[in-house]
Amino acid sequence: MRGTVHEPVLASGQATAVLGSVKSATAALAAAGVPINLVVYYDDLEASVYREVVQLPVAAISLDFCGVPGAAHGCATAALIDELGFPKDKRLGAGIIDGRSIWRDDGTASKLLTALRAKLGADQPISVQSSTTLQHVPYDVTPETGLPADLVSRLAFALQKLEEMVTLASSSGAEAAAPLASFGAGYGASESTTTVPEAMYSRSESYEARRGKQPTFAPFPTTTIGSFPQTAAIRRARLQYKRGALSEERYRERIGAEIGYVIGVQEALGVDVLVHGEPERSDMVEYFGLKLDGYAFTEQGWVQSYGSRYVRPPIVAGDVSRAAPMTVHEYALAQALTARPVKGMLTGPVTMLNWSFPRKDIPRSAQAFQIALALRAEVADLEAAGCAIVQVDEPALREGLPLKGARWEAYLDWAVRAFRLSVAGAAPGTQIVTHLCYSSFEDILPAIDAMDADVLTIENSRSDNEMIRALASAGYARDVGPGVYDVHSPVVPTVEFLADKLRSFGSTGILGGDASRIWVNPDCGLKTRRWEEVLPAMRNMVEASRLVREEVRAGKWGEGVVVVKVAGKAASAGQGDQPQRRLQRLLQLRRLRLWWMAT
Ligand SMILES: CN1c2c(nc(N)[nH]c2=O)NC[C@@H]1CNc1ccc(C(=O)N[C@@H](CCC(=O)N[C@@H](CCC(=O)N[C@@H](CCC(=O)O)C(=O)O)C(=O)O)C(=O)O)cc1
Ligand SMILES: N[C@@H](CCS)C(=O)O
Repeated sequence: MRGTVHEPVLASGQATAVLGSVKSATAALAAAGVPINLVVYYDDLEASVYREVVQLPVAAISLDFCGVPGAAHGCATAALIDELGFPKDKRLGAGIIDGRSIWRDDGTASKLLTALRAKLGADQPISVQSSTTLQHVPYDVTPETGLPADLVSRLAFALQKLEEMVTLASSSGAEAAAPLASFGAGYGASESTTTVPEAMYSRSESYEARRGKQPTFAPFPTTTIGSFPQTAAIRRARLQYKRGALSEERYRERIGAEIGYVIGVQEALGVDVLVHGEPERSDMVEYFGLKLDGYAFTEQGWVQSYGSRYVRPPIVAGDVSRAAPMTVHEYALAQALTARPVKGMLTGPVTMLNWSFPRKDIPRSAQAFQIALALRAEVADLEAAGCAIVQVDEPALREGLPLKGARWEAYLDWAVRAFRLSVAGAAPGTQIVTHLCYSSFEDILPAIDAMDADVLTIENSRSDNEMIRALASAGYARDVGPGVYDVHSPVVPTVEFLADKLRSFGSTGILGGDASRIWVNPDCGLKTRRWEEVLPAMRNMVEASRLVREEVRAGKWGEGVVVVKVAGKAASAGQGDQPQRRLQRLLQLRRLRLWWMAT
């Protein structure tokens, strides 16, 4: 029997805290006679950790030689081996084929292999392998007939990477290490737009000065994070459109009808700041990639995301720029249907990059700045179309942090600058909202503040207000929108539950209890739910906001205690049956819409 033990934690800043456990675990396995391949990836090892790791009682050690695609770090493994050597009694798993990039090896792998063989000697057992698991890249590039041939020739998905490994492993010595294909010429050859004047990273007025010029609302204003259910009918219409079975005109009509429905729903529920619902977006990243020059798309390049979901990350294949407005049509359509403000809805530059396949030939920061400049133009066009509130989502900002804490500062520096570059051109009166989720953020609060957004909406419902408390203790002084219910669950939250949630914000001390600056919204991801769940949940959310708003007006909120217990229905006198009637009307409206979509 033999075993493989994956310990990417050894490449993180926490290695010393776990080394003791890794030592005892590998010793126990060795005592049981199990030869172990210890696999470490996602970054290189610190020298002190490397010295310990090579002494572990394992048969093989597999290391990442590639680092993070497009990042200047993570590739020090070859230098470590060069300096400190590698034990003769162990096999080296040489992760020289980049498991996270979709690009064909440009000759680097064969050079590394040649250098390793020269350094360690012909009798050193070496396995040629990918630097990480191959789950990060799509399966096969062969079906991608829609991509330009010169791009395809530079791509390597999982199957092609296996071929590269076999080719490299079967080559003997330096003479057989022929480069495979170059990334340099054509795609991604140009220098990027990194020389942006410093003034473009800052709004023209400070947060304090511009706040008074922005829209204001009653206590606990209600909104959502952007998407509404992506129904089977919407996806079917998009598929028909893609296959040519539905004309562009008809497809646009259907998307328009969906936007109309979404606006009608929010109006009927009494939401304060509306969204158009994002029905035209298959995905928040893919959609913008499709609209931007410099991006390319696969037909079949699906990768797993967060365990049970699938996404098709677009490919940054050249310099990114905006060919035409990307969201203004849908925004204007929605805004024309209502007197209430509709939020412009954009995916931020850092998330665009972190959820795309980036180039390897220029730094990630440069790619993010290019995307930011494209988004900046979009913000200006939204403003010109009358949009007063623009949300720029950055759910992947935290996720992109390097494993090692020592690398955080450099990453956050360009990430925050990219975000600021995308929004800083907005007029002082335009309210910039950002949305962060899928993580805890306590450890990057200064960076969040430095983003200089006017409103921060943040995933909160599953964390028992931890994030709100952290923001309050840090003296965070901008408007916040903590998610009030978990959209990942089909459970419809009751008015009572939601009202208690709002009341509980009082005890956190956030914004000194100024409820007009605390937004009421669900966590993100309504696109993954069904209307049957969303309608009653939203109705209850708006009702809870009204209820606690009244308590605030009566001076009962902010005392840090649960003020009123609501039994069953909403407690506002004389209005108890209204929400029920509204819901019935909405369900009727929905039946009508389904009939329309089906015809
Ligand atoms: C927020 N998250 C996201 C991440 N990355 C992104 N790029 N985008 C994100 O939103 N990373 C972290 C999280 C992960 N969370 C999610 C949540 C939900 C989804 C999701 O809904 N995925 C869908 C697929 C979405 C999609 O693009 N669908 C297409 C159509 C799909 C398709 O190709 N269909 C076939 C035929 C289908 C048929 O009916 O016959 C075809 O075209 O041939 C669309 O809407 O047009 C999923 O199903 O998992 C993802 C990440
Ligand atoms: N606007 C997006 C944000 C996802 S993090 C949505 O609501 O789905």
